[in-house]
Amino acid sequence: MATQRIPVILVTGFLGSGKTTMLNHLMRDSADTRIGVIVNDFGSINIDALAVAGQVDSMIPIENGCLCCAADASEMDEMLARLTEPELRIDVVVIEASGLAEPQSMIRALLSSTNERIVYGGLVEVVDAAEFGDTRARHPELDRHVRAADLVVLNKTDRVTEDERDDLLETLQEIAPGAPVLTAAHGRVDPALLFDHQPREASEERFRQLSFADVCADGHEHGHHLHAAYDSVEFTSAEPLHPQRLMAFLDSRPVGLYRVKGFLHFAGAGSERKFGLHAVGSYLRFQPSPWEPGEPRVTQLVLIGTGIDADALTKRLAECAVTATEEIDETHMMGVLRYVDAAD
Ligand SMILES: Nc1nc2c(ncn2[C@@H]2O[C@H](COP(=O)(O)OP(=O)(O)OP(=O)(O)O)[C@@H](O)[C@H]2O)c(=O)[nH]1
Repeated sequence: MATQRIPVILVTGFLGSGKTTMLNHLMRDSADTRIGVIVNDFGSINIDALAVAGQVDSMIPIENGCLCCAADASEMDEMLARLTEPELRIDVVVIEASGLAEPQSMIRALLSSTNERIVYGGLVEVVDAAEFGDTRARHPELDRHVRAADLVVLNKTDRVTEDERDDLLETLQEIAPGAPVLTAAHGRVDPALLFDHQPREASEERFRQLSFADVCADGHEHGHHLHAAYDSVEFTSAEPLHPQRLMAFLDSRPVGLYRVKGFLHFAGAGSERKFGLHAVGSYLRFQPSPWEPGEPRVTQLVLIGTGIDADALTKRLAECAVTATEEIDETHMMGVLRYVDAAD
């Protein structure tokens, strides 16, 4: 029955723009709404799935790569079928696409889904206010992504001045005249703007459904994806890392290394906590959190960039492991702690 359909919202946005942050916020702020999440991450260590795990009703991480590369919609259909089982009583499904995904092909896959329990709920494009100019210069495709969006979230406004923010709003209006743009810091978007709880019958009307023609008119071709030009390297180490050597690595990361994310296991004073790492362009942040009981203390990183030398990066990271004779104390952690937010 059409009125019972579950809206499926796509969240896209360039690497590190704040999609996971927004999703975590939405889940925290929507206690009475059951949100099903599909995370489509880049690289087989599913960092985003780990970051949001525990806060969702049902989680089906997509291992190994990009939803938009699926030869047909069957893989997504299968996941949607599992998430929309009536007994799960999911109110809304959110698909967080990899930062490198092409929104048009994801919309097309959703619209061609044979699942009668779902309805396409719109595309939310998250834009990084601080990096937008640079990213756009390097990736003109971003304009197309912004135009495809039902809602643009101009995130990280805390990192720009009011004037810069106003200029960005103007630029976004030039790119996509009339597009609704929300400004946000730390992904704090009112969940009510994205989905309604009950009754679904009423809320459904508010979701705009793109037509197939809209989507196909774009002329998207496989192989021209944003991520075709990117490489990703995964690094895992059971040996704890020396915090100063890791900082030296991060301070001198190659220009093409656009994004580093994951979890770190430091030696010595830092070993009691797990340090989440997010680096985007020149931006760097660590987010400490307790290790779960029984959680293996390992470092897991994904590095994404253009023209990066995987062997050289892996070698340099391996050299960050602490040696048997080294003693690590609090002072060695100071470089890391400078990049931890006060709230953490
Ligand atoms: N200052 C600031 N930092 C933010 C904001 N939103 C997110 N961040 C930080 O930016 C980094 C990247 O955020 P994520 O939510 O992981 O971004 P993402 O789009 O999911 O990243 P990918 O999965 O790589 O595409 C993290 O360190 C966040 O804490 C914001 O509004 N302001």
